[in-house]
This record gives sequence, C-alpha cells and structure tokens, in this order.
Amino acid sequence: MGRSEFDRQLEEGVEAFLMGVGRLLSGRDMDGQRRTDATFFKGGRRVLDGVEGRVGPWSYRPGWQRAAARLTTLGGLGAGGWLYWTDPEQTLTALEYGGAGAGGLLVSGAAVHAVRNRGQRELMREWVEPLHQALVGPLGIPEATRPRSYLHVPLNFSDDDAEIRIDLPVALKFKETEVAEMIVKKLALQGVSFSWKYDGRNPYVTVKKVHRPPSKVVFSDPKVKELVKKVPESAPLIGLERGQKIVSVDLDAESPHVLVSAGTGGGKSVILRTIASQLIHHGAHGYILDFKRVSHMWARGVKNVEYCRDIADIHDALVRLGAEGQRRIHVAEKLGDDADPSEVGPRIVILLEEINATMKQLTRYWEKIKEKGDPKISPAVDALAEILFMGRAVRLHVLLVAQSATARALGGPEMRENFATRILARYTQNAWKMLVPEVQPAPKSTRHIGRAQVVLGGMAHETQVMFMSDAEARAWAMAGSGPAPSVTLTKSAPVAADDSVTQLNSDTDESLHLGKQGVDDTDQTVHGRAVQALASVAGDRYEEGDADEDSDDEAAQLPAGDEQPGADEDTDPLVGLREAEDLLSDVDLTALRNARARDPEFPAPADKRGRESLYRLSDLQRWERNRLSSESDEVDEDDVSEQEDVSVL
Ligand SMILES: Nc1ncnc2c1ncn2[C@@H]1O[C@H](COP(=O)(O)OP(=O)(O)OP(=O)(O)O)[C@@H](O)[C@H]1O
Repeated sequence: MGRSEFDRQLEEGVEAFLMGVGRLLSGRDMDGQRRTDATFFKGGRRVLDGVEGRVGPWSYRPGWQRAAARLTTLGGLGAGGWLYWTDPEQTLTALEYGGAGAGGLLVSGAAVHAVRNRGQRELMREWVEPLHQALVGPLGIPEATRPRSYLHVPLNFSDDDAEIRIDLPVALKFKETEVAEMIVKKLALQGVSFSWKYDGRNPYVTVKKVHRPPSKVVFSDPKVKELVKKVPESAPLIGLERGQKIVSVDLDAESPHVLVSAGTGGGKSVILRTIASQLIHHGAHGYILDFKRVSHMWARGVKNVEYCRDIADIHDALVRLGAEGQRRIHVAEKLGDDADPSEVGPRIVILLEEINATMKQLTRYWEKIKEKGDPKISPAVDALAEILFMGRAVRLHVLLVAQSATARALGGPEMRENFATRILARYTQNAWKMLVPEVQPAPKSTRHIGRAQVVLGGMAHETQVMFMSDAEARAWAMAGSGPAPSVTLTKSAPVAADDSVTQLNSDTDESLHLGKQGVDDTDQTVHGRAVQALASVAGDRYEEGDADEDSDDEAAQLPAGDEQPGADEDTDPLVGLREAEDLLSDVDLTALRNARARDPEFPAPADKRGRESLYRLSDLQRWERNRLSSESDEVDEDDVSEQEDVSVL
C-alpha cells in the first residue's frame, strides 16, 4: 500500500515536472491558463473570453520570447550557483562590488527611463486608459484587455498628420456610430474621419484629421492681407480655423480683454503682435508693459505707442491708465447710452507681458517706494485689477500673457470672466482645466508652430494664428487709417460732477458701475478678489481690508516716474543735449546724439532755442531708463524716423 502510494506521488511529481518544463519551454503561463490569443511565434492582441482579473503585458508576448527570457534567468542563476560552489569567497566579493555597480546602473537607468517616458505615461493616464474604459462596452471586449494591445494612439495624436488605429474584435458585434462617438469624445478630437477595415483576421479602424486649420497663415499672403483689411476695426483677425474660417475677437461686442497662456515658445509674442498691430493700425494707442524689455521690437517708436521696460514706468503707466479708465467711466455716464462709443477717447490697448514676473516686480517696487500710511497693495496692481473690471465701454483693452504656471491665480472665476477670450497654446491639461473649465474634455495640445485654441463664448476653435514679422507688424501699425485723437493720461481720475454720479444707471450698462465711486458692496468684493488674484500672482498675500479705501487718491499722489506735461518748469526744465549729459546718470553726449539719430524711441523735442532743440528733462530721463543697450546695432536704418539736423550742436 505504502509502496503504491509512493509510486503514485512519484508519477504525479514527474508529470508535474515535465508539464512545468513543457510550459517553461513553450513560453506559456506557468499556471497553465491561456489568457490572450498569443501563440509561440505571434504576440497576442486580445484577452480571451472568460478571463478575469488583470492580464499582465507578458501574457501578450510571443511564446518564444517568454521562453528565452526564462532560460536566460535560469542560466544566470545556474552560473552564479556553480561559481559559488567552486569558489565561494571570490563569488561573494564579485557579487558585493558587481551588485553595487549593477544597482547603481539600474537606478540611474530607471531614472532616465522615467523622465523619457513621462509623455507616454501621461498619454496612458489621461487619454488611452479612459478611452479603453469607454470602449469596453461598445466593442464588447473583456475589461482586462490591455489598452496598449489594441489602442494605437501616438503621443502627438492631435497633430495634423497623426493617425490613430484601433483594432476591432473579429466578431464585429458592435455599432460603428457608438464606437466612433466614444473615440471623438474621449480623445477630444475635432474634424476627424474614420476608415473601417473589416475583412480578414485583423479588422481595425483608422482615425485621421481631415478638417484642419491651414498649416500656415501669414500676413505676407495677399489673400490673408485682404481678410485683415476686411475685418471690423474692433475685431482684429487672430487667425484661421478649419474651412478657412476667420477667427477674430470683437473687443466691443464679445470681450474687452484677451488672456494668452502658453508654454515657452508657444507663440505668445506673435499673438499679441498680431492683435495689437491691427488695433494700432486703426488708431488705437498702445502701452507695451514689457518687463522682458525686448518682446515687441516691432513697436519701437511707432506713433501712439508708449513702450515701458523699466518697472517705475510700468507702475506709473498702470496708475495713469487706471485713472484714465475712471475718467472714461464718468464721460461715458455723462454721454449716455446712445453716444458714439469713441467719444470717451481712442481705443487703448495694453500689452502686459509675463504677468507673474511683472506683478512680482511691481510689488517689490511698491515695497521700496511706499511711505507710512500708503496702502499695502501696489496701486499699479490695484489699477490693473480695476481696468480688467471696467468693461468694454471705456475702450481700454488688456492683452495679458501668462505662462501656464500662472494659470491657477488667474483661473479663479472672477478673473476668468474678465477674459471672455482666452487663447491657449502648448498648454498642460491642468492649465486648461483651470482656465477653460467650461470646455471638457480638453483638446490635446499640439506642437504645431502657431497653432492655438481660441476659446470664445464657451467654444474652443483650433486656430492657426496669423504670423506677422516684426517689420510687417510695424509697417501695418504705422500705416494707420488716420491720425488718432491724442490722449493725455493723468495720474488722478477727474472728480465726477455731481450730476454724473447721480445719473449713474447700473441697469443700462453693467460695465459702467465698476469704478471706485459708486460701486456697491458686491463690486467691492469682486474687485477685492481680483486684486487678491493679481497679488497672489506676485507671490503676495492679500488680506481683506489691506487696500486703503482712499488708494485712488494715494495713487494719484505717487512719486512720478515722469512728470505730466505742464509740470513745473523748475522741476522739469527744457534742456539741450549738452546740458542733459550732466543731468542724466548714464549717457554721454555722443550716445545722446547717436540715439537721437537712430533710436525711434528717442523723445521728440519740446521746444527750440535758436537752432538748438530742447527736450523735457523728464522725457530724457524716461528714455534713459527704458532704452535698450547697444542701440545702434539693433536699429534698422530704414526704420529711423526723420530727425532734425544733428550738426546743430
Ligand atoms: N503663428 C505663427 N506662425 C508661424 N510661426 C510662428 C507663429 N507663432 C510663433 N511662431 C514662431 O515660433 C517662435 C516662438 O514664437 P514667440 O516668440 O511668439 O513665442 P513666445 O511664447 O513668446 O516665446 P517665449 O516663451 O520665449 O517668450 C518664433 O520663432 C516664431 O517665429
């Protein structure tokens, strides 16, 4: 009895051993279960019916690959064992050093792999796996199917020439429309076509973009130039979407301000240049607040453009613009609803580059110059928040650039609503969720140069942004349709006549009741939150009540970056270049003469003494603060405007 039991166990053992060897060599799963349709020579494409639980990637490999991997591992272990058997000490030493080296290599290799595959991991997490979850039902496939085995979605699947392929079950028991709808929805595709291939053992569907924006839209193209001429003055052309349809933003009807958010090299400066050049062409005044100093070289010396590079001047310009907004609110109130909107003054476009860096600098600058009793928040930051809330009637338009990282601060509902038009390029999924929560799922960002999503009225339009070179933008801005009325900005808002305050009618135009005078509690709170958002961009902490109620008046009394026309002749005298050399800190007479001849931003003379031109000292000081170094190398001779006779001095 005992002997026959032993025989049976031996037989079973031998049988199990042989079966294990068989599975090992044939590359099948060691538990004997077939999970995928993989064979010895061919990789698997789908999980077999009835299989439950997670199916690992190895189950999809061809049998020979799995067998080879197993034999290599066993061989390595065997060789190690044999070495230890023959010379244990040396084997242990080799393991000690070799192990540490191999460990180090493994860790650094893993780190490189992790960095290089970040995009792939994001693709799987954000797109492929959700698509798989959505397709399990319509395709009737087991949930355990590995998404990668049948969803061939390239990393840049939103690019114009990308092709997506999805393997289909052989039985074809699905509805095309249901599957197609899921693919479009889950991958947030626009303008794609499907080609279904049903014959043979491996049916599949391919998805390609067919309706796409033009790959390039350039101003130098006569057809594009014609479109630019045709669009209304208030609605500059941004670019073209699929079907060659115009994408533009109507600053009067839709959205007075535009937010541009893009990663590095995403085309932010090009977008601003394209919009601003068209507005200036039609008589708008431009304020370029460019802490980076060289973002908009096209605008140097363009008539009606004030280029502020120095933080003191950016501060000053914002305070003055805030006051101008206040003035316009009162004028608009007086004029009433039926008046021509242009009666409040010419359109003003404010280009604000790199909001986060600028806000930080403004805050730091204010910390430096503020005196006891001054409000905590910079009046320039406050003025910007106010301008953003003023609405379209005052014809002040902010084109604001934010790197993706700033999206959180600007993504709050109060700030977002000020930017009915948002342009995003090379964005992250997170930036999109914060800035455009109303459009979901977020279309995947493409790296196509000049391609952006223009979000207008809750719809995202994939747009090829019109490209204007520096020279083209400059020429177009200068070739304006006529002289714009002049506008003089002062630092204080004019005191409203009593009647205009009492006439304030909040029902007729919601944009009119957002000035400090006459605002209700809700507006104050909303304004406070806007200031808070901007202050947080600057890395500052805003506390309710910090902003002084009288901050407007305080702002009006700020130490000036430059004085206003009509300022006291003693404090702002008229000087010739020779005198100016002694009064300016960093330029000599030669540099001044050179700049007068070549720098388009050099101030115009304010008067004459005999044949000598006289300049307002504050104009020269402002020019000195904002001038670019190595001027003479950078300025094109063709761009130099006619100057007075240099030989006079
Ligand atoms: N619409 C477009 N058509 C053709 N080329 C474009 C377009 N937009 C941008 N480019 C090109 O892409 C490059 C980067 O553009 P741009 O300088 O505007 O990016 P940016 O986001 O301002 O860059 P940075 O992050 O460095 O400030 C430029 O060389 C420009 O020529």
